[in-house]
Amino acid sequence: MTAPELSASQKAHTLAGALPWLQRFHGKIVVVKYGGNAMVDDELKRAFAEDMVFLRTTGIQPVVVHGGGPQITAMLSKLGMTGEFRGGFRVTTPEVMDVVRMVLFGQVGRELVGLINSHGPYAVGISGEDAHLFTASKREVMVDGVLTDIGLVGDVTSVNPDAVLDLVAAGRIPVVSTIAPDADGVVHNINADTAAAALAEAIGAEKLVVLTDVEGLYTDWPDRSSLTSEIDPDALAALLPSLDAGMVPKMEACLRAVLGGVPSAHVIDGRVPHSVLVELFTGEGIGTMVAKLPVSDSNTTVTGGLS
Ligand SMILES: Nc1ncnc2c1ncn2[C@@H]1O[C@H](COP(=O)(O)OP(=O)(O)O)[C@@H](O)[C@H]1O
Ligand SMILES: CC(=O)N[C@@H](CCC(=O)OP(=O)(O)O)C(=O)O
Repeated sequence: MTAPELSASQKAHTLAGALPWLQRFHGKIVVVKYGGNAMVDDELKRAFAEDMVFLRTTGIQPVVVHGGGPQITAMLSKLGMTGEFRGGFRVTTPEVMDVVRMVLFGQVGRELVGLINSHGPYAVGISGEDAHLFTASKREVMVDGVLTDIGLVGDVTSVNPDAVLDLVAAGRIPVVSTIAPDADGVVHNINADTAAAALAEAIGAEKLVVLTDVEGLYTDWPDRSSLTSEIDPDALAALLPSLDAGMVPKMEACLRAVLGGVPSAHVIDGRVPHSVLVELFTGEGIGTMVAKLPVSDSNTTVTGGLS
């Protein structure tokens, strides 16, 4: 279905309506996590790249953290290897780790860098291995209430903010692949939601926006009437143990970012073209916002004179 054509004056009205949000976010860093499941087709990926360049051009500083779970799974199966998830995280043997690294940095990241750079010399790909961006430590995950070893899966234990901030200061758009060495240099697989949250916190982002393939958080999945538009950290912490699969790292990440000082974290439907622009520049809240409530968020109140 194609969107109805807008008249010139409707287009101008839309642009004018974005002014308060443009003022509010000018000069601020927005970390956008682009999940592999939201990279549905080429058109959507192109629209995503356009949105990042749009933000950059309006003086907002986007930092992209990309996923690539389905792409890794596809490559593993091409290579005749099996992939298994436990507690929302991929079981990562050393052989699987090689594929994760190759697909995230060499394939998914490269494609996004290329799409963004079709608009100008903006995107620079970087992984947690570069300039000490991330240091990881092995993490175990809860599977049926039991802490379980799932191999080379890490959590981000330290971030070198300058590795990304130097690029931002140079007018670039960092595109971050989420693999990271531990203190001994052993590379670990980091869930992209987890890494995006650690980065957003460390670089003082104004927002974390997580693009996925669902409308937002359902508090009683899969009951479609349980979609929640906003939730505070206490309520989310209480809900976390009941969450399923991919939502576990995602909501854990939103909680971590907000508790770490990021004013708001949003889970939005990346299958909707230009969903990042809807989230940032319109008063129509989409998806689920995690924030200490009540909050003066982009989608609630905007007062004049903010820089
Ligand atoms: N409570 C929930 N609310 C929303 N989605 C949920 C929930 N529980 C499980 N899911 C599933 O989580 C998926 C998103 O996680 P994931 O597949 O890991 O996405 P991504 O690749 O974007 O990180 C959704 O498509 C949905 O099927
Ligand atoms: C440990 C772990 O599970 N790592 C993820 C990294 C990629 C990722 O997170 O991709 P999405 O955002 O598309 O899910 C994986 O191997 O799939």
